[in-house]
Order: sequence, then structure tokens, then C-alpha cells
Amino acid sequence: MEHVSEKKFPVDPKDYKLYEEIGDGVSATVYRALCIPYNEVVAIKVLDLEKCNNDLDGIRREVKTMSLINHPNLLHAHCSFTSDTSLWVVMPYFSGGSCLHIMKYAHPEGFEEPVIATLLREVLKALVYLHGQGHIHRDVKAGNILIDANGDVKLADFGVSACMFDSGDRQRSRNTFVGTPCWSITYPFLFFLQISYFYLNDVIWSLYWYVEDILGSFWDLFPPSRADIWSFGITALELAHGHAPFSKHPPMKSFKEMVAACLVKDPKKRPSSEKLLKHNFFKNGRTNEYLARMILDGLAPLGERFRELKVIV
Ligand SMILES: Nc1ncnc2c1ncn2[C@@H]1O[C@H](COP(=O)(O)OP(=O)(O)OP(=O)(O)O)[C@@H](O)[C@H]1O
Repeated sequence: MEHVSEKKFPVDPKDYKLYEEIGDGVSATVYRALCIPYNEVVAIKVLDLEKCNNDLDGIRREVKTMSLINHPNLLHAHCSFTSDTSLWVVMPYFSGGSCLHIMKYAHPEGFEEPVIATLLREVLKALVYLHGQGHIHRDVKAGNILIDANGDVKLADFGVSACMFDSGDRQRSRNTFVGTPCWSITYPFLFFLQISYFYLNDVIWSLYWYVEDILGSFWDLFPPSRADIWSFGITALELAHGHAPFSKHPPMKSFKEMVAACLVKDPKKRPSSEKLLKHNFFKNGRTNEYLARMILDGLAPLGERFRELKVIV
């Protein structure tokens, strides 16, 4: 288990030097930056509060959660502060960037099975911890799985995470719009269209009927953490890019079973993160060094990759 850094990171923008852009999202831009007093490279996510749906207090609470959380597979924020109309979240810099980014840049056909098993096993460890602490991540997706140069894997972005024990309006309001469409359980049909050719015929109809179910509000009827299990299943498909890993070879039975278990219509019947971690599929997982070798070797620096991809888009 990592130790929470004793270092107190400065909360004044003047103490940071922003370098190049390394990522962007709906309402934020992420920069590689230097923390001048510590001479340490960090990543800073600058959120434009005017573009955010969430209230400022809500975001602050989430960042606070992010700074209190302490698990080797969860991204820990150093600090956060506001500057004009933006919120700066200072985090460790992960030079590999996100899995989504790496896929787009160097693995457009998706990752191979041992890579997927290794990545997902690490993400699942983070979910076991979060769920055990009473949190739901609510935005599990390839874009939120970060990798550092050693192949260490971190689940990032608590922008939409919620506490399962929150009650009343906050929990309810979160259930209405947070999360990323497709990965969140409220928009599965978009992804359903994308993977309609996919070989998991037996879960396709479950996905379809699930859409019907969401028309009614039944959040209280199932364990909230199972929403993350759904997104986890979608992320597994995302990493395999809509086809079975090693699809030129005999189909991967354990991958198919694991995804099917996550994408069960009835949330109560989805496995808990703890149970899922024991699934046979994760026995294919390897070491972090293997991951670094397989997906990071030979890649250009993150900022350069980001620039190149932006030109293509
Ligand atoms: N600490 C970090 N180190 C390195 N790269 C990062 C870091 N944090 C974010 N990034 C990069 O920036 C990208 C955008 O991050 P952000 O959290 O805004 O994205 P997102 O969750 O994909 O977008 P959205 O906010 O739309 O859901 C990530 O996908 C990743 O490539």
C-alpha cells in the first residue's frame, strides 16, 4: 500500500509552470507541469467551472475524496485550488497516459488478452478497495485507466464518483446525469449499437432489455456498486475493441464469460468486484513490467502523441 505523501503541494498557480497539453475531456484540459518549489513534474487538470454541470462544492468534495483515498491502483490528487473560473487539480504525472490514448495511437485493433487481463485486474483491485470504502467510481472506462513508465496502473477521475452512503438529493441528482455516456448504465444502447456485430450474442438481448428497465427509476433496488461492474464489462469490450482478444485464434471463453457476468441485466445478479477478481480470466494477467514492455515500449512522449492525435481528429 502506498503512503499518502507528507509533502504539502502549493495551492497558488504561480508555483506551477504549465508545459504542454497531454489530454482533454468535456470540461477540462490536462497539462504536464512543473511544481516549481519541489522541482517535480506533475499533471494538472484544469477544469472550466463555467462548463461544469456539477456545483463547485460537489466538485470540491470529490477532489477531497480523491486526496484522502490511498490505494496503489487509485490516482491520488496532491491538492486542488481555484484560479479565476477554473479549478486546478494537481496530480502525479503518468507518462504512459491513458489506455484509450495508447490504443488510439498504437493499438487501434485493441490489446491482446494478457494485456487486457493485467490492466483489468489492476482496475478491479481499485474497485474492490473503493467499494469496500463505500464509494462508487461511476466513470470506469479506458480513458480513465492511466499507466506510468513502469507499467503501474491507476484508475483516475473521481469527477463523478459518489459515496454509496450519501443520501437524499445529492445521491439522486448524481443518478440523473453523471458518468460518461455508453459506459454509464444510463446509455448502454449507444455502445450496444457499436458492438452489435460482436460475438456475445447471449448478452446482446440483456443489454437491450436493460435499456427498457432504465426508463423506470429503480436505483434503490440494487447495490449501487454494481453500476461500476457494468462499466467494467463495457471497458473490457472497449480494450478488446469490440472483438475477442486473439480473435484470429479460438475464441477466448474466459473473457467472454467474464464480460457476460458484468453485463447481466439484473444488477443484483452481477458479481461484486471482490468476486469478479477471482474470475479465471484474471489468471492470464502478468506483471506490470510485462505491461510496460508490451504497450509502452517505443512510444513517443505523451505530449507529442496527444498533439499527433489531435491533428488526426
Ligand atoms: N495524471 C495524469 N497523467 C498523465 N495523463 C493524464 C493524467 N490525467 C489525465 N491524463 C490524460 O488526459 C486525458 C483527459 O483526462 P480527463 O480526466 O479530463 O479525461 P476524461 O475522463 O477522458 O474526459 P471526460 O472529462 O470527458 O470524462 C486522459 O484520458 C489522459 O490521457
